[in-house]
Amino acid sequence: MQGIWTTERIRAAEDRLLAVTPDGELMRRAAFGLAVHAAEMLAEHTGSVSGRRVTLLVGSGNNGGDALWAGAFLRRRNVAVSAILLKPERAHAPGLAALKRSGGKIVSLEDGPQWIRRTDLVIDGIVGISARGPLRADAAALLEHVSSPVLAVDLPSGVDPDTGAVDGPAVVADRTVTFGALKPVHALAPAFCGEVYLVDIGLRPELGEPDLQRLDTADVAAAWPVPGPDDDKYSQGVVGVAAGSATYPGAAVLAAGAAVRATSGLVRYAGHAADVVRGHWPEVIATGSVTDAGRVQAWVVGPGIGTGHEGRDVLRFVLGRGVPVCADADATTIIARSPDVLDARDPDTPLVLTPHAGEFERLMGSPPGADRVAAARSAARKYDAVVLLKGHCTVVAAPDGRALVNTPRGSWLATAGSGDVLSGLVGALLASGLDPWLAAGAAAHVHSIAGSLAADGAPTSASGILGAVPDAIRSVRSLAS
Ligand SMILES: NC(=O)C1=CN([C@@H]2O[C@H](COP(=O)(O)OP(=O)(O)OC[C@H]3O[C@@H](n4cnc5c(N)ncnc54)[C@H](O)[C@@H]3O)[C@@H](O)[C@H]2O)[C@@H](O)CC1
Ligand SMILES: Nc1ncnc2c1ncn2[C@@H]1O[C@H](COP(=O)(O)OP(=O)(O)O)[C@@H](O)[C@H]1O
Ligand SMILES: [K+]
Repeated sequence: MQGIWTTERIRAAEDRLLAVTPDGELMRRAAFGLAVHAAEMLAEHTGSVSGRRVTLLVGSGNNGGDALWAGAFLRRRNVAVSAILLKPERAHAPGLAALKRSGGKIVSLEDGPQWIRRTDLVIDGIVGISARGPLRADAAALLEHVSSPVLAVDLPSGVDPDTGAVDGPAVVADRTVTFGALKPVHALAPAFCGEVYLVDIGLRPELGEPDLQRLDTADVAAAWPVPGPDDDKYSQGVVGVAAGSATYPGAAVLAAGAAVRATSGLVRYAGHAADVVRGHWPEVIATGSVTDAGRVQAWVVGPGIGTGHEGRDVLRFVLGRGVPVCADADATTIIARSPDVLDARDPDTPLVLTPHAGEFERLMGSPPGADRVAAARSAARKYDAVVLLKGHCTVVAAPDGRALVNTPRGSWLATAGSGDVLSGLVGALLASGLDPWLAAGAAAHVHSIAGSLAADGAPTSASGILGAVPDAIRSVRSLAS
């Protein structure tokens, strides 16, 4: 697991560390790491370091201080460094002195645009973890002139450090170098952060338990069910899929197919698309109704079942079976409109809800808003369920407060039916007996890898994602071994 800490926790940890560290030492560690990355980016983009031009955008806090010190380090490698001070009177004084001593140039705000346009690399030290609100106008105006690669100090300015939300102009970085620990912005705003690198400044022992987590490949590989010598088709957990309808059989094919591809046990299907499902997946045992589906260890319910009385009855039935349930799509809408269906649920049986933003609004009465982690947590508490909030970054929260984020590699998953594939994956992992929070997180992880493998730079489809599930599992398992 990768730990992620909110800025409040980071600041408290930094205060403890600062109290036992010589003055300026932490910033120098941060800035040295930053300078190493800046030099690497110059070499990557221009073929050399010496003689190249770097422009620093310097705000009034320590984030600007990091940039100024990094500029001084880069001067030692004969880089031409210029600094644009957004508030000259409040620029970090020791950093500014160091840059001046090293031969760096201070450029006025008015002259800034022409320097930015001629530079080989921009270093964004406008604002860091103390950012409040959208970028101020003077900083935003400078960004319009950027065409070189951008290295963000700690985080891309203009993006909220704790939620990753963007409400106005913001830096779009090619690389972000952060210090001490990952912050929520790094997991929740990948399109603004670019590649994220963590520089160790000795903060880890001061941090305590993380506020948020991200699964490592190794976590997912360890969680993914692998049959042992004593396993048979039943012992690995039988998945039941109640999805699709005569009009919408596709959802059934996709959800059942994902369950087939995710683990090697047995998949049952119940619903009006039994013939179509059998036609696609001869290995699935398909029946017309959940009442005669036979025993399963987890149910996936909802995709394409409709929101009428029949869908309600199906949902009520599976919730009453005493096995984990992944309620997706129409099932979340039914729960939102008729919360009494949840009376059928034995409170001890795990429930995973997988809303997208629209379904979330139905469940909670308001959209997720800027703080998607807090939103998922409150829904998890309200429904006493694991809530997987879909979107570019998928957030998974448990009723006990645990939360994880899946950071995608691109947006290829945004294709019709992709969510049906995800619910099949979640169901398969629930049936294998995995903790429901981990099951949802591991499913989202493999789903997004399958999406990028299937797309490989060009549009894909839900069927494409489904087809790439085995490769995604294989890649997770091989990377972790
Ligand atoms: N405290 C420490 O021990 C360390 C801090 N470090 C750096 O220090 C940063 C935090 O520094 P600070 O707490 O001084 O604050 P920041 O540098 O994050 O920003 C605060 C300043 O930015 C201005 N500001 C706030 N919101 C703005 C907006 N939306 N647009 C434009 N300007 C805005 C404020 O007026 C304030 O002066 C970290 O992000 C990191 O880069 C690193 O040097 C590592 C060590
Ligand atoms: N912009 C995006 N980037 C990455 N993933 C996305 C994006 N938009 C949606 N997704 C993912 O695609 C899937 C879409 O699911 P869903 O909204 O249920 O669609 P459908 O009902 O068509 O299957 C979810 O896993 C979601 O997290
Ligand atoms: K920054």
